[in-house]
Amino acid sequence: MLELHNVTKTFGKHVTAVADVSLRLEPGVVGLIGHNGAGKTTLMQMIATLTKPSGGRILFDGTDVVAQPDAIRNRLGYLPQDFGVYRNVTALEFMRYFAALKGVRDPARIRRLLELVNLHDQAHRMASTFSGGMLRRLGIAQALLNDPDILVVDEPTAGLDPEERLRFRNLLADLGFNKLVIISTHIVSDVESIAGQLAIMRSSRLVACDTPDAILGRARGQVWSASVDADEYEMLRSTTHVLHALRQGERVSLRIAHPTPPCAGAQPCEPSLEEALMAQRYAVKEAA
Ligand SMILES: Nc1ncnc2c1ncn2[C@@H]1O[C@H](COP(=O)(O)OP(=O)(O)OP(=O)(O)O)[C@@H](O)[C@H]1O
Repeated sequence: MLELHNVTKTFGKHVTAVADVSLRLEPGVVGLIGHNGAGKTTLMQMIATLTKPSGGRILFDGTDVVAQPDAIRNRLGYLPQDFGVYRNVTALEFMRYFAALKGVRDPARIRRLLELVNLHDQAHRMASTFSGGMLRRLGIAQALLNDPDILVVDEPTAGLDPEERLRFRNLLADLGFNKLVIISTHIVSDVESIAGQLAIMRSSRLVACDTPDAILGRARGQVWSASVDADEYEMLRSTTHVLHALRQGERVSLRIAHPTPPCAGAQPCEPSLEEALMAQRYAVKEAA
């Protein structure tokens, strides 16, 4: 459905924001994970045709979207990181405004979308009184007006409280049943329970694209738990990659990424997705 072939984006002579990224994505939820500055926003902006690649090709259902941006624009919804709502309007007025801009004439669609994002009871409330989570949900409703096949959402849960985060995550998971939903985040837990595929970016490059299970599978046998005293902890800190340390009286309970048992008594343990990604990162660094 969406194919990226060797996509690169440079800014000036010295900044390569995205380097040689190739990806093939089908409907479902895709988590685009990477630290700040890894290149996620730039990649999403190229998919949304807001900026052109410096090299490579992006194909949507076989059509080159750089040459023919309308091929994807009509079928794409985009919620940028810094999405702002005109706050002196009600939710309904806001939706009507964007419906008019997008040529959507069916008032029932606006009502259905406000229901979908659970804002129908707030339709006549001023957007200026909305919480961060409500604004993000209004943003999604707006992005869905044209019934897109691809929904691109940049850092959707930034600034949301845990309950809003969960509600927003569930909404995106539901949308992923019949659309391609690409969610960028630097918080693994935002996508680990809903993404069928994870694309991992590091320093402008795509370093992995796989199912969460495959990523976890590769990290098995690389993550260890151990309980050590303070001296041993100091030693392990300098010789291994400590993922987590919890002081418990005189002892320190550790989780460590290491290819072999890092100390006497270390037990292999089931990695979390975040630990699996960290273990992979350290393994790559050490191989380099
Ligand atoms: N218009 C621009 N001009 C110059 N450099 C840019 C521009 N846009 C992005 N960059 C640089 O490209 C790199 C990737 O930025 P990008 O915003 O795509 O990363 P990101 O993974 O989305 O990070 P964040 O989560 O912080 O937004 C960064 O080094 C950034 O400073």
